[in-house]
Amino acid sequence: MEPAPLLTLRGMTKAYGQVVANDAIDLTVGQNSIHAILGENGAGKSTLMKLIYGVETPDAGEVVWQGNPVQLTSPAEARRLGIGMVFQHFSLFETLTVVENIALIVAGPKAALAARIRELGQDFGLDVDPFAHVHSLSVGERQRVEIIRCLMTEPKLLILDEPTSVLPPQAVGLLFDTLRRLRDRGVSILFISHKLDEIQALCDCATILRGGRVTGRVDPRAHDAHDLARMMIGRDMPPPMQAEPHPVGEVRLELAALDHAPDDPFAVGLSAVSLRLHAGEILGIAGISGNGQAELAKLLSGETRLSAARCDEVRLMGQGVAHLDPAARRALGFAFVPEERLGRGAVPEMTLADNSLLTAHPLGLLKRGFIDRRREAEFTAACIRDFDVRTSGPDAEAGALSGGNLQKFIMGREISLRPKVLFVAQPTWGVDIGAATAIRQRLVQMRNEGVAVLVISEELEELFEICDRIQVIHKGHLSPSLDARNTRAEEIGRWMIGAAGVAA
Ligand SMILES: Nc1ncnc2c1ncn2[C@@H]1O[C@H](COP(=O)(O)OP(=O)(O)OP(=O)(O)O)[C@@H](O)[C@H]1O
Repeated sequence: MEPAPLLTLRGMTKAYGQVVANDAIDLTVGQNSIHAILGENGAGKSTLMKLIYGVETPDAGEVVWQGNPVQLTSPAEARRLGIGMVFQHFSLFETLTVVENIALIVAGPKAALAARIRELGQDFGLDVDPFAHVHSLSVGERQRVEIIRCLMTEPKLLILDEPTSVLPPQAVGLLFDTLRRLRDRGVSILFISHKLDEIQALCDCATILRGGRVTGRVDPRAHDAHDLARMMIGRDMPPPMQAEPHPVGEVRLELAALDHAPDDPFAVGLSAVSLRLHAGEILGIAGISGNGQAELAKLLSGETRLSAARCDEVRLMGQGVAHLDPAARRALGFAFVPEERLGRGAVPEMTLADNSLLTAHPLGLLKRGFIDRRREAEFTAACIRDFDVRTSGPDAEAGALSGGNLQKFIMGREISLRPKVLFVAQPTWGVDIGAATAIRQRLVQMRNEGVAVLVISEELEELFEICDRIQVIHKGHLSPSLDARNTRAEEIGRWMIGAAGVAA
């Protein structure tokens, strides 16, 4: 006799106001299976996972767990049954250490927990210091903590919402080994990803969602990425646009032998970081997360400031700005998209319109100190339209958007500022393939129009697609500039792990 499926959902339905995020969804997850949930931004993937993990309650539908009808009324109940989830937006307390965060949901003395964290880290390639403070960790490292925390509750079903979007290529391989090992030990996995090649490499089953409904159930190994993309977005994919060689203009951003020792003992110091970014080019910063990207981003944005005496270590438009705050840098024509979209890129409790105001107010959204609501709404509506943000409109709260749609909105807002220098960290993190292609094309278009674009990304393919030059950050050092068209991925990979500089 076939073993009963681990989990069966029938007719799961969940609406938020007018939006039916999940519309009568049926889903069966087998034992020892890695099951992909595919769909474009806003298709309803995260909502479905929240229903399974008991974060949200369905309006209708039944859940059968290991042959028994159950009600998933809370995450604690889901965990008790053996369901664990790693969120797309992390749920760690920043002021606590890794082990303190884990102690919040896993019982036991701290020393034992720390030992277990190290052990799981080694077993599954999820290295992290149990005593590091979470605020000092990169997004990639935080994700490792979330996965370890989940594994410590010994789940039978592990839900991973876009787990690879923040991992460097080497770590993706390790994570997949981890997941296969878990499957072989009897854990099934629900895996949300926008990366079709990953789904084909890892998953034995895929359920495709569009507009809150199931539009297909396939074995992803039997279809090519093109097929899957069509099922997902309902049309053919546009081809990627290569950045053709292009004349560059004056230097717009310059870092001159920048040294920085952060106060935080867990943050990565930068040493002798130099780069020059010209008008009309895209420079990419590659590297494994946690090698100084976060510190570099803060020094660029003005969140970290240096003394006036050191102002020339960061130069924008020919002017020393290392001592200036973010607003003063923006006033010179600098715009940026931080890697953390909730909290840094947008305020979740505020409407999209008010989030526009945060950085776009110089575009005439204020009149004599008062908000010009009409222009604010127009600007926001234009971002929504031009960047294909799926939302009810400018009055929607930022926190109610799906992850990818919020990212599209923030990208759109910053691009609409028509900056002279645009700095973007992880431009397509969590964005579906159709929209990711559109965002990359937009960046190339800006470069062609003479904007100086700096991109930090952990996705090498993305950097190769759009960049003119690439520099690699490793342990706070930046490699020399490498020509993206004449450098092989392996060479970048050697710089990423610190093995290239020696020979050079
Ligand atoms: N708390 C909420 N309040 C209002 N609407 C919501 C809420 N959560 C989700 N939605 C809406 O439900 C729909 C489905 O969102 P969901 O986050 O499930 O999509 P997704 O497939 O996970 O997208 P992404 O790939 O961008 O993460 C979207 O239209 C979204 O705006």
